[in-house]
Amino acid sequence: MEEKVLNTRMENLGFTERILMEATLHEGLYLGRVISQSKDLYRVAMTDGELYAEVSGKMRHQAASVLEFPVVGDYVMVDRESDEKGNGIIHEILHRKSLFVRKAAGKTQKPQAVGANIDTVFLCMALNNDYNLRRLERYFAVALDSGAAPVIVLTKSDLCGNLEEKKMEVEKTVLGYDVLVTSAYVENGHEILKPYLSAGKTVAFIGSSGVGKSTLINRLLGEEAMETQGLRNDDKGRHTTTSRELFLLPEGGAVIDTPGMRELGIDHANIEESFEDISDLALQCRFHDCRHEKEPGCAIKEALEEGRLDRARYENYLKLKAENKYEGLSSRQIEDRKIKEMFGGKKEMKKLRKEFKSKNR
Ligand SMILES: Nc1nc2c(ncn2[C@@H]2O[C@H](COP(=O)(O)OP(=O)(O)OP(=O)(O)O)[C@@H](O)[C@H]2O)c(=O)[nH]1
Ligand SMILES: [Zn+2]
Repeated sequence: MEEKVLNTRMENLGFTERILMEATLHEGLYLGRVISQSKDLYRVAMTDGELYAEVSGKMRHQAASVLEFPVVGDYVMVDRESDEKGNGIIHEILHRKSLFVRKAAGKTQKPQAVGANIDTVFLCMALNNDYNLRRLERYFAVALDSGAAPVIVLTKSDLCGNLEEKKMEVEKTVLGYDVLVTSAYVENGHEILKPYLSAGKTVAFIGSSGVGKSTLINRLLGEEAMETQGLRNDDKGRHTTTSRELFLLPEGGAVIDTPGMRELGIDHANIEESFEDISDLALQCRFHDCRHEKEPGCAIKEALEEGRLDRARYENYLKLKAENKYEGLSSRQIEDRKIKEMFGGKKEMKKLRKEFKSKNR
């Protein structure tokens, strides 16, 4: 009986055979999974409980980028002999199956990893005024680039009159990927997500604020689990996520819900892949360097004219491509870059300033 419980927890944490195998390469260390992070301190779930841990000095010094530090969802190898502060020490991050990266808010604008080893990412969009195919295309591109499989979840179907029409539009936008429709006001509306949730699998929810992600997650967790899994009831009577960001579901599987997952930037999106129809068309243009403007034999122009390619979709594609040129830059830096493109760089500016000064002496 004991052993069964242990196995279920291991499975639930996603300790699959592949992970266990890789873990054996690090003798003397214990396998764990990062379930939350605050600054330099990681909360790690082990087979027999949880502990707090910091990264080893070696990892800290050798990391060439922030992406080489642990992130929620990572499998890590931990030395349980605590350091002087009573924390374990993370020595290794096991090979990541997938990694979500977003551009950070704030001054540095360094990329920031928000979740690792996610199998399925639920791209949530509400069927009321949140509904926006162009935004969905963005999320879809980010998801594809992470290595996780995107599944579109259209929420609040109770607020939508032309459900079939919208569902079909979405299906056309994400050709070949699953599109689910749900509502919190339909009994067991969350059941439709269950096929993607099973022991050893990890899912994440992405989507604008207010589309109903928390509602869905809470339904999946169930009332009982909610109280024991780091969700507290604050004085407003609302369930609020505290430090924990990876939840184990009572029926198996794990859910990652981090603030960072909520508003992913587009910078690492695989635009060509999510607009495969457009890339395919471009291959049929007469000139291989066709700019799809006035060139004869342009397959894209033709498709637009014949209505085979949706103009709004094409325009969004162009917009995303243009944004990608400024990948990872803050809006301030983008402005600077644009100015530089128009007026030249620092040297030119200096020269201009000098000329201006000498003229106005
Ligand atoms: N009509 C309707 N309202 C819903 C549905 N699901 C959630 N809501 C409501 O929408 C509001 C926002 O839901 P949340 O689950 O907090 O949304 P969220 O996506 O988690 O939002 P953030 O936490 O801000 O990212 C709440 O008032 C919910 O009661 C639904 O299927 N239909
Ligand atoms: Zn062309």
